[in-house]
Amino acid sequence: MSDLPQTGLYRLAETIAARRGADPETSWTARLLSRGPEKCAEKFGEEAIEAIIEAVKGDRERLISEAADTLYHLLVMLAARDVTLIEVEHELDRREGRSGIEEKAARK
Ligand SMILES: N=c1c2ncn([C@@H]3O[C@H](COP(=O)(O)OP(=O)(O)OP(=O)(O)O)[C@@H](O)[C@H]3O)c2ncn1[C@@H]1O[C@H](COP(=O)(O)O)[C@@H](O)[C@H]1O
Repeated sequence: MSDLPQTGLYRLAETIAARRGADPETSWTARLLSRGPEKCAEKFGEEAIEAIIEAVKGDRERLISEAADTLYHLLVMLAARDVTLIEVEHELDRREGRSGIEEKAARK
């Protein structure tokens, strides 16, 4: 049992990590990873655009489905560059409590 938080997103990230080197004939994740980080990034971009389209249209069910595709492909893209979900979460933790308005003002 891993000591990572046991949310669905972490379980998915662990499944994706475990698919490295799996058979691309039987695993979609292995197939994507075998095609390299650029392909994974391209696929993430496509899925994000599909989610954007559903958000603009306002179809809730389609948006939920495309958001799930987008999150999956985001995790694959991160795995392709050896970035873990916990590292992204640490970055979010670092930002916690600091408003985006305040952060933007500090950049000027
Ligand atoms: N969450 C997902 C997930 N979301 C989407 N996809 C796949 O992502 C693929 C891309 O979808 P597209 O709409 O782009 O389909 P496409 O056939 O490529 O379309 P075109 O680009 O050809 O138009 C589809 O084949 C989906 O099945 C996913 N494949 C896997 N997972 C998770 O990953 C786990 C491991 O999967 P495998 O690596 O396949 O064992 C699974 O148990 C799931 O939990």
